[in-house]
Amino acid sequence: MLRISLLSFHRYSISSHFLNRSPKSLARPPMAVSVSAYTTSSSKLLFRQLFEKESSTYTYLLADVSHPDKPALLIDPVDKTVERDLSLVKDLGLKLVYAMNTHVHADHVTGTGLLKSKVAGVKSVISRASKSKADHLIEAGDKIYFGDLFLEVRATPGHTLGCVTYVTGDGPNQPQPRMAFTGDAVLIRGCGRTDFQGGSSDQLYESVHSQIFTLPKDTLIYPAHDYKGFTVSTVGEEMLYNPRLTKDKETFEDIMKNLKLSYPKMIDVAVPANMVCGLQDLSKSSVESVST
Ligand SMILES: N[C@@H](CCC(=O)N[C@@H](CSS)C(=O)NCC(=O)O)C(=O)O
Ligand SMILES: [Fe+2]
Repeated sequence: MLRISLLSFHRYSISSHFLNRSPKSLARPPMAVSVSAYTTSSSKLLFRQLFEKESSTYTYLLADVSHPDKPALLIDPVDKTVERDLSLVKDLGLKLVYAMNTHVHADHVTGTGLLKSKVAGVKSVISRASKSKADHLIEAGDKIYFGDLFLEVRATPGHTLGCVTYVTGDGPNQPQPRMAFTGDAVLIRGCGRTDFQGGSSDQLYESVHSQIFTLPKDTLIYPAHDYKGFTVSTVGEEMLYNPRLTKDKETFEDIMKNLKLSYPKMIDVAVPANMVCGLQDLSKSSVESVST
């Protein structure tokens, strides 16, 4: 069950709308109500796509710049580019509140731990299903608020067991078209491999078709990697042109079995580090909340 009590004195919140979870978390939580004191009728998303070239990883910066605090979050930060990302956050006058991962990466060390050590108050976020340590362990249906904007969590396992896709909110003052941060579930004209970390091509196919390809066709797709020079796609475009995911499931599974990709160079270092936020020796006291 998602614990929200530790967030009670923060203005940024994660809530759940699942009926089988704590009634306290059914609605937008109390601290989110306190945010409404600052609510404007036109929340404005600031968005930046950043690239780390050694691992071909995209990091995304999002902020609500209509909010007086300009609360911001980073999705899939890389340890090597933390200084660049923080300098951008500073230049833009943002307050970084969340450092989030779509999954336990195998090809690079996440920047979440470093960000936590450099900026007071930053909370790390990853899925509970990843079995990793972080301040907030999120599940399908959770909403991650930053100011008046939010990301909705969709479970998209298959590349790894704990993969999630973060989708911008649907509702008044939320950005249109919607944006889906798919991690390695959907890459532009491709998808994440399924040959390690609890990967399953059957599960990936189901995840993409039920959780991503059901979004409005103009939803923008922002993946965690690109190896071909692409930056953005849409749900409609991938439903038409993705050379793997447009096939039937059997053909897809066959394609995935025969990718013949080499093992990621960093995997033996990256996975153990990423299971603890990118900090190998993360002390117990620096983990505020590891819900079970
Ligand atoms: N050569 C790189 C690893 C490349 C790789 O395996 N990428 C992953 C995403 S990172 S876990 C992947 O799923 N690729 C799918 C594809 O079709 O390329 C390295 O050594 O790090
Ligand atoms: Fe990955």
